[in-house]
Amino acid sequence: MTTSDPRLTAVRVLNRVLPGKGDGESLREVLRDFPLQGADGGLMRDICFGVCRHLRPLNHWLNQQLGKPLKASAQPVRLALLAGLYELWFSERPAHAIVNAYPQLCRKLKAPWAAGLSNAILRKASKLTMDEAVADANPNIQLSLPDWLFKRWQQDWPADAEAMARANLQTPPFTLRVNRRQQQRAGAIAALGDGARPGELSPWSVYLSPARPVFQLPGFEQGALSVQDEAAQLPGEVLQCPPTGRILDACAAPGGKTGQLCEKFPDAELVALELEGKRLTRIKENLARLSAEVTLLQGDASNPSSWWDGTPFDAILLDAPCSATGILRRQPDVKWHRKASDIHALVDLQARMLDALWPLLKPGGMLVYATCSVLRDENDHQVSAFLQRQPQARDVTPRPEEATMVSAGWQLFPQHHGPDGFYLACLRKDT
Ligand SMILES: C[S@@+](CC[C@H](N)C(=O)[O-])C[C@H]1O[C@@H](n2cnc3c(N)ncnc32)[C@H](O)[C@@H]1O
Repeated sequence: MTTSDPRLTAVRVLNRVLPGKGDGESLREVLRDFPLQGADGGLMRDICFGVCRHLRPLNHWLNQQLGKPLKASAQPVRLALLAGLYELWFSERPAHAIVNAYPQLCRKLKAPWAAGLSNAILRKASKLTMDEAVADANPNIQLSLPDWLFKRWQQDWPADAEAMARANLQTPPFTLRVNRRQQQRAGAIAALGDGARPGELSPWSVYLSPARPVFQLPGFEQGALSVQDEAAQLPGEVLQCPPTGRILDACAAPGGKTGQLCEKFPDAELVALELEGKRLTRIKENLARLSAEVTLLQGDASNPSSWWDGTPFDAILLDAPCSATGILRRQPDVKWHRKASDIHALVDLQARMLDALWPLLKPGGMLVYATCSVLRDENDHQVSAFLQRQPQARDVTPRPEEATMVSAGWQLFPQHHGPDGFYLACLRKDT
């Protein structure tokens, strides 16, 4: 049943993303089923992202208040209480309006028994800040991270782990890519007006604050602008290929980087590969706006014999499936869906993809390996091991002076400069 009540919708979304039992669905995917527009849509999405982002401290304080745990069947009530806490502690909406809204929401959830509970808990919370509420909790709780992940960050980046965790509690910037086929960046910034500024790392990036709905962006429908984080623009920017060369985008959906490659190499032959048929459709939808021509293939990048026609590539972009630990501020539900045991399987898949795709690259060609991860096993450790296995491969990654030194490639962090946490390495094949 659909509703236009933003708080009720938020609870319905969260109940699929954070169910009491079993695996949750992706927040991004579930939101597609609830296309609430305008201010109501904004409130609903703010609650969904906010609860996922701050889940651990919200849960911690709520559990302390509940005399006995809520039954599993009362998960929607729990989510409503978490939503109320999030609104009180993080939104600028008046506290009395928030406190009054949730007993009514409990009734709409067919849980009138929870109206008094909601009133009591939110009234108490309205007299605190979240920092006060969880002042004596351990750092993993305060920073809203699973124990295993914060431990890994501390092992990988002892000096940066806490700053990285804090950065992931922030709302991410809204970043655009200017279509160089249609306009210069300065012109796009002028057309966007107040709140638009250039990024420092990608020459076609523009930060826009506050964010705007895409249909309000000048030229969006005609493909003049695309939404893409600045770090995610870098693999396409550093990839080198002769103008009429053959390029493989090996893990292409939803097609953000495919579109960028079309803009950068309009005369090249571009092949976009994706494992999942449903996600291949997303690439088609996204490329239609850019009027881009690309050969789309469904197949497994780690098994080229099932889809490769035998013609080698001048350049390969491998934007590998990864833990997504660099983009938790954009996809905060990933913190709760990802498990420590997933990482080993991802590292193994990435290594198999690198080994399988390398023979498809012409001598002198370039393979760019990229992830939106901040875990070293997926990134510089992965590439260093590959360089050991492949004596014909050279690390030719450009690194700005201020880049963090790693054993291979270039690691970006969400707490630096504005872009997401990201990794890339440019690998040249000896002639
Ligand atoms: C990080 S995303 C790619 C994002 C994309 N490059 C962009 O910029 O929009 C990784 C993609 O790899 C796909 N994938 C996962 N395993 C794959 C495989 N074995 N072969 C090809 N694609 C795969 C996933 O379905 C996902 O769409």
